[in-house]
Amino acid sequence: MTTTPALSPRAMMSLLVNASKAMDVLETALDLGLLDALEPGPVVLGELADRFDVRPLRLYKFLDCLESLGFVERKETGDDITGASYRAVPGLRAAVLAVVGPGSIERDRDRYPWRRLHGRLAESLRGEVGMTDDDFAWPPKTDEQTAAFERSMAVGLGPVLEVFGQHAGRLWTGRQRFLDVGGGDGTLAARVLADAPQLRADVYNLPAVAPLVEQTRAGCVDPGRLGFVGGDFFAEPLPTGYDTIAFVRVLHDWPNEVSRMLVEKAYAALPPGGQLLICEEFRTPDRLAMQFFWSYFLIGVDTCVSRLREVSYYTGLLTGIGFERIEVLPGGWELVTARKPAG
Ligand SMILES: C[S@@+](CC[C@H](N)C(=O)[O-])C[C@H]1O[C@@H](n2cnc3c(N)ncnc32)[C@H](O)[C@@H]1O
Repeated sequence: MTTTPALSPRAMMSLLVNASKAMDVLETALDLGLLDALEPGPVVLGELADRFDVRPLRLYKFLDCLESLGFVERKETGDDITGASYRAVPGLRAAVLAVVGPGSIERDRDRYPWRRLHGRLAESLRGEVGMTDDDFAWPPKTDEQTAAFERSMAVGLGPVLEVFGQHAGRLWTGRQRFLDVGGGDGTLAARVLADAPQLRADVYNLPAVAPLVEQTRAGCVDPGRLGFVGGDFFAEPLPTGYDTIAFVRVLHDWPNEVSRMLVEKAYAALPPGGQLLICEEFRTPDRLAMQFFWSYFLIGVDTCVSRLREVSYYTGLLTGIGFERIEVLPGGWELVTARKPAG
């Protein structure tokens, strides 16, 4: 299937201003079952109209909406529109379901008070308007904020769980103790334990997060192997005794000098031959699009950087600090692995 060429700015603006209508089309296509029919395609319009008991000419216009979004490809060989054939781009149904169905990241993000900035972005850019600590504090200040934020993070952990699972064999063979720095509510650590029966994992996080990790322990495959170490990575060195340390969606929250400081602390804490793992959404057009909510919302938050970096930034940083055997493992999100020299 050919990929749709990038739209002109004018055409893109027309789609954006009609975004809520586009969502209406997509949700309807999902609910009717049209996406199930279109994705394996090609399927001709007359047959679709019969199958879904809709009027062909109306369906033609409906499918034009999907085509304008780049979501279906159409072949029309003659004047009879009922002979036009359609096929949806691969993954469309799953993508629509991910956004409008249960567990939607977008719906979770919509709970944040982004409306405080809406229509007032110019003032926000000048620093006259922004989130108060009650709206959104970074790092979270109250127990409620902590719980809400960590829950939000766990909702978007899918690509991380996937890439850690995909490479479990090579990550954990011969490893005994894993420290997940800024490891949220422990969802990743718990998942890793399911893949590595010999491993013990600790989440290192601000003390306020302890009760959330405790809840995760309860549902963990082997609660005895999941622990929590309360601490503040600004105030102290990272704890020692772990042969693997991970930063997952932690470094991108901070400016370069802070992320360097954290990676240096990990280097100091690891034993010779120890393994460092970095996973976050390294910058690509797709991931920047997925990050749109945070890019917008965090305009009003000075304490959080939210910086999608290219993977080459991290490979360069790791080399500079002295790590070796730096690899970028493939996945929905890539996983960077590196070793502290054994000698
Ligand atoms: C963006 S979240 C990522 C959570 C988790 N790794 C994930 O990907 O779902 C950043 C994490 O860093 C933790 N954190 C922030 N400041 C910290 C600090 N000073 N010391 C330790 N952890 C901190 C937060 O509590 C949070 O769990």
